[in-house]
Amino acid sequence: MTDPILRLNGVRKAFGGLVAVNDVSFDLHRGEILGLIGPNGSGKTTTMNLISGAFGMDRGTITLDGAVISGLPANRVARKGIARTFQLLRLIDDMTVTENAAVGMAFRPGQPWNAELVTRCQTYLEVVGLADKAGLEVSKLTYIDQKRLELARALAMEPKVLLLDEWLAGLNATELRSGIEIIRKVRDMGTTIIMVEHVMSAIHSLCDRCVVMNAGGKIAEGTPATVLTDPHVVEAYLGEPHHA
Ligand SMILES: Nc1ncnc2c1ncn2[C@@H]1O[C@H](COP(=O)(O)OP(=O)(O)OP(=O)(O)O)[C@@H](O)[C@H]1O
Repeated sequence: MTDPILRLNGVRKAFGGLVAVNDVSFDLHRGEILGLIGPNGSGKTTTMNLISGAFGMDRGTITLDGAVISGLPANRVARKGIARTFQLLRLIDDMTVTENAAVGMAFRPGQPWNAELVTRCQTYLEVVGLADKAGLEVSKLTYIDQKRLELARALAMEPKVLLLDEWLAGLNATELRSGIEIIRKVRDMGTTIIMVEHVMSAIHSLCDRCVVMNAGGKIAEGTPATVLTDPHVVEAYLGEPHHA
């Protein structure tokens, strides 16, 4: 097997007395979709924040393609090839769809606002199904279209690793099917993905592997079919004692 594209080794983050992420280690393999799942408050979003450099960690290391990225600020991590979407969408309402898609790129040193950048954004707007709305103001978009745009903005950074934080949350059944197809397409284009998700049908149909967290720790790792029938995982989701 090739070296992992991303490796978390003994990662820990506490907020005061609360250990949100406790000695978590896992590998992300090139080209896979990894589901990061677990009950509410188990540390998934914090783990994503540690990977993206939004938070500094207390202990452990994270490497991207063998190079240590932990300790770098978020903008440097992004430049090294990790892009993300946010649970609460971060779009600029009075700018157009294209301008929003370009925002992550346009503020990079040495990146002019030019035709190449606009073309690149157009490519990713097509991937997410928004190409025909490129000139619209964001405030005119429906919720699903805003989600599509948030993804296009991350894709325009042409990341090696894409972090999706509950990107499918709040979609109706039709939108969910379309959202799943978009994620599959992004993976098929060569992007490796970690997705935090509560929508189990999406986990089953998209994820090659899952890492399951509970109370800050990793409690299971494996295929969706394996981990979702693991009694410890079922217990963690139900919050009931395990009698095996
Ligand atoms: N900035 C912060 N300051 C203090 N505590 C925090 C902070 N961020 C997260 N926490 C706490 O850390 C724990 C893990 O939170 P986190 O958001 O990572 O969980 P999660 O698994 O993503 O949950 P959810 O599925 O509800 O989004 C929770 O107890 C949360 O209250």
